[in-house]
Amino acid sequence: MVREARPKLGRKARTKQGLIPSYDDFKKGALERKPYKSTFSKPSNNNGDRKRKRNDGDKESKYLNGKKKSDKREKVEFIKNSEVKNGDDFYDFGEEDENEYGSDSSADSSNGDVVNSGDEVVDSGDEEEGRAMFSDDEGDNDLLESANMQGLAKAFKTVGEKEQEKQKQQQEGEEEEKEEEEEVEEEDEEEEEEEKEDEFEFLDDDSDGLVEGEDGVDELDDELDDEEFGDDDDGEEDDAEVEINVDKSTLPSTEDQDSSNIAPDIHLSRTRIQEILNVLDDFTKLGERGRSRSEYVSQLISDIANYYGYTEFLAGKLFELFSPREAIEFFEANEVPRPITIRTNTLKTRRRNLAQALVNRGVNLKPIGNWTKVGLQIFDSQVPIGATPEYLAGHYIIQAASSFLPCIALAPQEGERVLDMAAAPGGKTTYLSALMKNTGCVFANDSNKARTKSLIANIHRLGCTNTVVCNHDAQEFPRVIGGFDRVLLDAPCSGTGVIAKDASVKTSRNEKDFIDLPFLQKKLLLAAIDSVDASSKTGGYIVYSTCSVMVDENEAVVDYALRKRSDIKLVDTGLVFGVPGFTSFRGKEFNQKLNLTRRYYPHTYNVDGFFVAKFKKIKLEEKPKK
Ligand SMILES: C[S@@+](CC[C@H](N)C(=O)[O-])C[C@H]1O[C@@H](n2cnc3c(N)ncnc32)[C@H](O)[C@@H]1O
Repeated sequence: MVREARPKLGRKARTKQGLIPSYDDFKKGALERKPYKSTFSKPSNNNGDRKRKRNDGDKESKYLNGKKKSDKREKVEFIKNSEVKNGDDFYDFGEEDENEYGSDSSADSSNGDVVNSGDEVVDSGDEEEGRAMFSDDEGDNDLLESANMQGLAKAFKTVGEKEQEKQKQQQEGEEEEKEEEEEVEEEDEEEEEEEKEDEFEFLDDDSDGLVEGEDGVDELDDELDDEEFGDDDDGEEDDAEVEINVDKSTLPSTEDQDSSNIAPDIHLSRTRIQEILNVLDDFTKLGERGRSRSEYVSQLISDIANYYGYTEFLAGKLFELFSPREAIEFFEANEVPRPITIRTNTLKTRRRNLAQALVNRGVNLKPIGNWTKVGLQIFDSQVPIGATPEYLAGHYIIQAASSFLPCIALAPQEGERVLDMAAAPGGKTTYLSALMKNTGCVFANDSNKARTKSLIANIHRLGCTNTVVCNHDAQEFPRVIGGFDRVLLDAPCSGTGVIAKDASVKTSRNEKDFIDLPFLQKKLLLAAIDSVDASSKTGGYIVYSTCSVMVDENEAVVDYALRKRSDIKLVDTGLVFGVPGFTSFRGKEFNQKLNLTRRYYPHTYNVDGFFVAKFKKIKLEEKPKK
C-alpha cells in the first residue's frame, strides 16, 4: 500500500514528538561543558522512562516473534528496533521542554522592540561555565554565589512549605505510577489484540478474497489503516507506518526501488539518517555493493531536509560544512533554543550589583564564562527578565552571547570615533558605547528607518550619550563621513547561525539569497574598509561579522576584500574561543590568513552560529613587502 505524501512536519509538530531537549538537559550541557547530546549519537544506555522501556520491549518482542512476517518486514523491524533504542532520550527531552520554558518565553516577549528586531535578542550560552568567574573582580564569584543563595532562599519557600510540597509530590508520584501501570496494562491488552488482528490479516491475505469480497470491508480496512498508521504524531503508531512505506523506499540495504510516490515519512527519515550515518562511518565495510557514497549522502540530505523541516537546498548547503555526524549535531542543536543571556550595562552598574539585584528578585543566574566580564546566563526567573526595574533602568540588555564577540574583537578605545554600519537594534552599538565609557563618538547607522526606532530606544534606555544615529545605505560610506578609528560591520545575512531562533530560515533561503547577500556583504565590507583612517593613532581596525555559518557570506567575502584592497591585512580577533575559519572549501582556496577568523556553532559552544573577522588597515607606505 502506498500512502500519499504528507506535508513536512514543522518544528511544532516535532516538539510534540519530543525533539527539543528539556531546559534541564540543556542546562547540563551549558554548565558542565558537556557537548550537546545528539539523538543520532552512537547507541548508549538510555534512561527512558519506565513506560517507554516497557513499550520498547514489547515492540521488540512483538517484532521478533512476528509469526508470519515476510523478510521485507523483518528488515524493517530490525531498523525500527535500533531507532527505538537510540531515541529514548530524545522523547524524554520534549516532554519536559514546554513546561520548563514558560518563564523564559515571557522574558522574550516582554522585551518589546529588542525581541522583534534583530539578532540581539535570542540568547546564547557558553560551555566554560564551570570555570566561569568574574575574572577581574576578585571575590566577585563568592559574592555572587552567596547572593544567589540568599536570593533563592528568599524567593523560594520556607522549609515547612517545602516539606508540605514534598509530601504532596510523593502522593502525586504514587498516583502517577499507578496510572502508568494501568496504562501499560491497557496497552499490553491492546497490543495482544493487535497481534491477533495481525494474525487475522495474514490469514485473510492467504485466503485471498474472503475479506475483500465483502462489501465495504476494503474501505474499512483503509480506515483502520488510517487510524493505525495515520496522520497523528504519535511516534509509536507511526512506527507502523514505516512498515508500510519502507518496502519501496531507498533504504541503504534494499534493491533499487522507485521511491517517487513514497510518503516523506518523518520517522522513516529519522531511522534512515541513523542507518546511513552508520554506513558512512565505515563505508568500505558497510556500504552496499554498487551503491556509491554520494548516493548515500544524497539520501541522507534528503532525509535531513524531511526530518528537520529544511528545504533540500539549504540542508545540503549546511551539510557541506561538517562531517556527516557533526552535521547532525548541528541540525539537532538548531532544534534547541540557546540559553538566555544578558549583558550588564557598565555605564550604569557593575555585574556583581546587577546579579545581586536580580537574584533578590528570584532570578537564578551565573556568569556566562571567563571570556566576558559583563555577561550573565539566566537559568530561570520568577519575574519577566525583559521587564524588571533593572531592565527598565537600563542596567542590562538581553543579548545573545555570540553577539558580544564582534565588539570584544573590535575593542574600541576611549575617545575614538567608531562607526557601527548596520546597527539596529543596537545590542552592539550600546556595548561599543559602554566599552568606550561614553567617550568619543559611535556613529550608529542602519538603512532601515523603522529599525532605527528600536536602536534609539535602546541607546536611550542604556544611557549611551556618545552616539549619533544615522539612516543611510552603508554602501554610501565613506562619502557620508569617513576617517574612523574603527568600523564594525555586523552585516545583514542569511541568519543560518540563528535557526534555533528563527525556524523560517529553514525554508525561506534559496540559491539567489546566497548570491545576493554575499554581493551586498562584499560591497559593504569594502565601504567599511574605506571608511577607516589607516593613520589612526589608536585604531585602524575593521571587524566583519555575521550570524551566518555559510562560507559564501563569511570566508568568501573576507577573501574578496583581501583581493580588492591591498591596504588591509587580517589580524587575530583576540577572541579566546572559536573554530578557525576555512582556508579552503570545496575546491576553493582562500587566503591562508583566513585561519585567523573565527567561527562559532550552536553545537560546539551552545551559542548562536557566528563568524568574526578582524582587519587592520595599514598605511600603504607601511605595507610589508611580500
Ligand atoms: C544583523 S542586523 C544588525 C544587528 C545589530 N548590529 C545589533 O547588534 O543589534 C543587520 C542590520 O543591517 C541592516 N542593513 C541591511 N542592509 C543595510 C545597508 N545596505 N546599509 C546599512 N544597514 C543595512 C538591517 O536593517 C539590519 O538592521
